[in-house]
Amino acid sequence: MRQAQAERFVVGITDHMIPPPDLEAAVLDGIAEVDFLDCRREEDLDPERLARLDALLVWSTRIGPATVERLKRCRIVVRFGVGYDRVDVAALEAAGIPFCNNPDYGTEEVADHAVALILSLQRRLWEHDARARSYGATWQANTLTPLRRSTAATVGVVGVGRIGTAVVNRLKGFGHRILGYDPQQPAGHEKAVGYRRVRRLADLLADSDIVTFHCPLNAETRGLLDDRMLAAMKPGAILVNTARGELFAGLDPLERALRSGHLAAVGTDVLPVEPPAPHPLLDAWRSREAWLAGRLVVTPHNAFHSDEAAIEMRRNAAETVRLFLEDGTLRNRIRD
Ligand SMILES: NC(=O)c1ccc[n+]([C@@H]2O[C@H](COP(=O)([O-])OP(=O)(O)OC[C@H]3O[C@@H](n4cnc5c(N)ncnc54)[C@H](O)[C@@H]3O)[C@@H](O)[C@H]2O)c1
Ligand SMILES: O=C(O)[C@H](O)COP(=O)(O)O
Repeated sequence: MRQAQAERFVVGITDHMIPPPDLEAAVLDGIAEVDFLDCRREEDLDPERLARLDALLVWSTRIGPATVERLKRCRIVVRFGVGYDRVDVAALEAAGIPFCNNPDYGTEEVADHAVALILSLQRRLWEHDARARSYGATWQANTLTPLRRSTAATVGVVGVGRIGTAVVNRLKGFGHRILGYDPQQPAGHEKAVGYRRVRRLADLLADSDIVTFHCPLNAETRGLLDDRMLAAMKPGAILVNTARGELFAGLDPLERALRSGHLAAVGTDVLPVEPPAPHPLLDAWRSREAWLAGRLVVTPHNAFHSDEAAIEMRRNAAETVRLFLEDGTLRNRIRD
């Protein structure tokens, strides 16, 4: 009986940050077999293999209407990550397939990463490391550029959800004045978490020395950071983005804001195109052009990563599938 049940379901995994998918297979053991599709490009997904899946776990592969149509018997799609901007949730809904994300695996890691970017740019660690490397008689004098005390800085948090809240909790210890903009959080959230609520994003931008982004990428936030928004930021401000690269309206506005000196520095874990396409800003960063020295820090979309978070991510996502296949429980469902 047990064996018969074991062969009942087939769970596909599009691709993976850490193959082989043995952890997922262990979580699903006794209920489903795992079919590792090992495919990052949506157009390369094999229609025949898609057609026999009862459930699909997704990492980086885009899931658009053509794929949804090929999920002939699939009953649930689950994303390993938090952000689901590459999944067409509306198309899944129209096909009657529920979609769930995985919100509780790397919150602390991303918050640490954002705060690490904030502190390193505020203390100009990268710039001073470069200067100190060329030490001579003026070794310390070289690094005595003006720095502002943390307690003097106002930090604006855009999106005060799980990660934004974890960032606020960390920043409180540094004595910053903290502003938050999140139109979807209920009244009183600011009091419970400990930030000052701002009703208009423009007001937060105008009043913050440091702005850190933790909102999802959606129709409202795509391309949010254009020339106009960047101009609305305080002159000499620091911008940090650990959310999504497509919040930037491309890299041109960012380059203009950095070249003009309007923005002091940018720290980002995400880029509009990943892996990055050639761009003059990234060329200047890679070749360490003097005007940009220490003012642009880029990490390769690894803010979420720790060994612990990777295991949680994989286990939680597979458990979401298991729960559903076992008794129809839907956890972390996202609706369009
Ligand atoms: N770099 C990484 O490794 C990494 C890892 C995990 C998540 N992320 C990104 O971080 C985002 C946030 O993650 P989370 O776990 O905090 O999600 P969350 O859903 O808990 O919080 C997002 C918050 O943003 C708010 N929001 C929605 N639209 C907004 C808008 N237009 N302006 C301001 N706020 C808005 C929501 O109300 C919510 O409170 C994810 O959507 C994902 O894109 C990145
Ligand atoms: O949203 C997330 O959980 C992380 O950013 C990792 O997912 P990604 O593949 O969408 O970047």
